[in-house]
Amino acid sequence: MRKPYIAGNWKMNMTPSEGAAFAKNLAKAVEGTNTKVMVAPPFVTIPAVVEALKGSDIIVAAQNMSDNLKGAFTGEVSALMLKDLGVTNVILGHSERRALYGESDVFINRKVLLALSEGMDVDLCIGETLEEREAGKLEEVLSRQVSEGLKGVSAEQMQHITLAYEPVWAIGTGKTATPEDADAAHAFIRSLVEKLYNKGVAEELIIQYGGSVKASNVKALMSKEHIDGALVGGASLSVEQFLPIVNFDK
Ligand SMILES: O=C(CO)COP(=O)(O)O
Repeated sequence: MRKPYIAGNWKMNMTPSEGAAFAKNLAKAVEGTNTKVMVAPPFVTIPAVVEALKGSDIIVAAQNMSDNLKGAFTGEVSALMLKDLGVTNVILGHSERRALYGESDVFINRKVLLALSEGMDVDLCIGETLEEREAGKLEEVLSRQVSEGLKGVSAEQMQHITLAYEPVWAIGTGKTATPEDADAAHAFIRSLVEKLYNKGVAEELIIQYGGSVKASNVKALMSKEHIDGALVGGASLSVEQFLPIVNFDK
């Protein structure tokens, strides 16, 4: 049985004081939920959010991390620093990192392996651009991103991996994949994982959908067999919008 997993990726929004106030309200609002909830603040906002969420089950993730643990890497933040703050999870391979900062599958894979070896859980993002979808390359792109992103990850380590399918054309555009299209992509991703690992690993894997998820479409998405959660951007920035997504089953 896969436990629903709703995550909020704040991207470059929320100062430390805004994040702390928001987190306190969110913690109160989601108390008692059966859904796993995660928030991913910007690096500098993490300490205030960790503090505000003491005593809550909400997980705090980073939106990215370095592919090195320490040293001369100006501007980077390492897993050691994140763990010291109480961060247990990290989002890797977000399409904005891929498209705007040139992160490749090989580079992302290095970070995935490092995070796992540091005992962190990873939310690995994959998804095709509109051009790739229109050129009939959906399966080719997903196959590459999954097999390269997970290269060297053992079946046992797969318990610490969540995949987030985020079609690039649906992110921040208001265009959501239809529940049927998203479910078909998720089913394909699960079949890839079964081929790379085994049926047990594939059946237990949580696959989130991301791309313009909101209160009005979350129920239909979550009703699909292979959609186990959501990675939410814009609608995770206010409790009024995020709470009904977390409470999709109420
Ligand atoms: O990129 C996303 C989450 O990581 C999705 O963003 P939006 O929900 O704003 O489309």
